Amino acid sequence: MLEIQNVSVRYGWHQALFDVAANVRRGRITVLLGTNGAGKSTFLKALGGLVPTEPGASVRLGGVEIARMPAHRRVEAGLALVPEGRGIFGKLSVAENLHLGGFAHRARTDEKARLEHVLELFPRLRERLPQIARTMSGGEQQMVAMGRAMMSRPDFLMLDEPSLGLSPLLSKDMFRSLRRIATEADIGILLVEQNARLSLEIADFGYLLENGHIVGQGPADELRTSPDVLRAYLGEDVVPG
Ligand SMILES: Nc1ncnc2c1ncn2[C@@H]1O[C@H](COP(=O)(O)OP(=O)(O)OP(=O)(O)O)[C@@H](O)[C@H]1O
Repeated sequence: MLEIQNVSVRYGWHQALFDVAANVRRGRITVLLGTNGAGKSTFLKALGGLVPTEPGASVRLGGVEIARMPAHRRVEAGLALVPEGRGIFGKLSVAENLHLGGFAHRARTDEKARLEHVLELFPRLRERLPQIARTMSGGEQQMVAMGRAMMSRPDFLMLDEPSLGLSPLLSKDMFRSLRRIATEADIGILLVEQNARLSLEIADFGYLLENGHIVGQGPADELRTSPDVLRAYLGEDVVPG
C-alpha cells in the first residue's frame, strides 16, 4: 500500500496542494480526476520527489517513509513516474531508453528478465528496439515511457495523462495494458487523467481534486454514475430525478 497524508505544495505565493491524502493499493488502479490546474501533475511530482512538499507530509510505501527521500531513492524504494509528455530520451534508441530505466539497483540483477517482461507487455517494442525513440509514433512513445518505468521493477507506477495525444483506439489499448500491469504484475497504479470516462471504466477507485483539495472519493463504478462527476468531468447535464 502507498499511504499518502498531508501533502501540501507551494510555488512561491501560490499554494497548489492543501493537505492531500490518498491511498493506492497494489494490484489496483487508482485514478485522480480534476479540471485544468487542479494540482494533479503537482501531486505526482510531489510523490516522486520532483517538487518539495511542505513540512508534515507523509508518504509511506509498504510501511517505509519516503517523503523526505530524493527522487532517485524513491525509485529504489519502488515508486516510478511516467511524466506528462512522456519524458523519453528522443535521441536514444528504444533499447537504450529501456536500459536506462533498469538502472535502479533493485532492477539491475535481473535486467534481462525485466526486459523480457516489458516486451511481453508491449510486443511492438520488440521489433523496434534499435529505432530512435523520437521517430516513433505518439502511441509507441507512450509504450517506451511505460516500458522504461516498468524496467525499474516498481511496486507502484504513477502516470500523468498517458492518453494525451492518443487516438481513442490507442487510448483503449493503453488502458488495457495498464489493467494487465496492475493485475498480472501486482503493481499499484496511480493515474492522472483528463479522459474521465475511459479511466473510470478501468480504475478501481478514484479521487477528485479541485483547487488543490480532495473534494470526493469512492469506488470507480460509483463515481461513474455520481451526478457531481457527470457534471464536472464528463460534461453531461444531469436530469433531475
Ligand atoms: N513551476 C510552477 N510554478 C508556479 N506555479 C505552478 C508551477 N507548476 C504548476 N503551477 C501552478 O499550480 C497549479 C496546479 O498545476 P498542475 O500542473 O499541478 O495542475 P494539473 O491539475 O496537472 O493541470 P492540467 O490538467 O492543466 O495539467 C496551477 O495553478 C499551476 O499554474
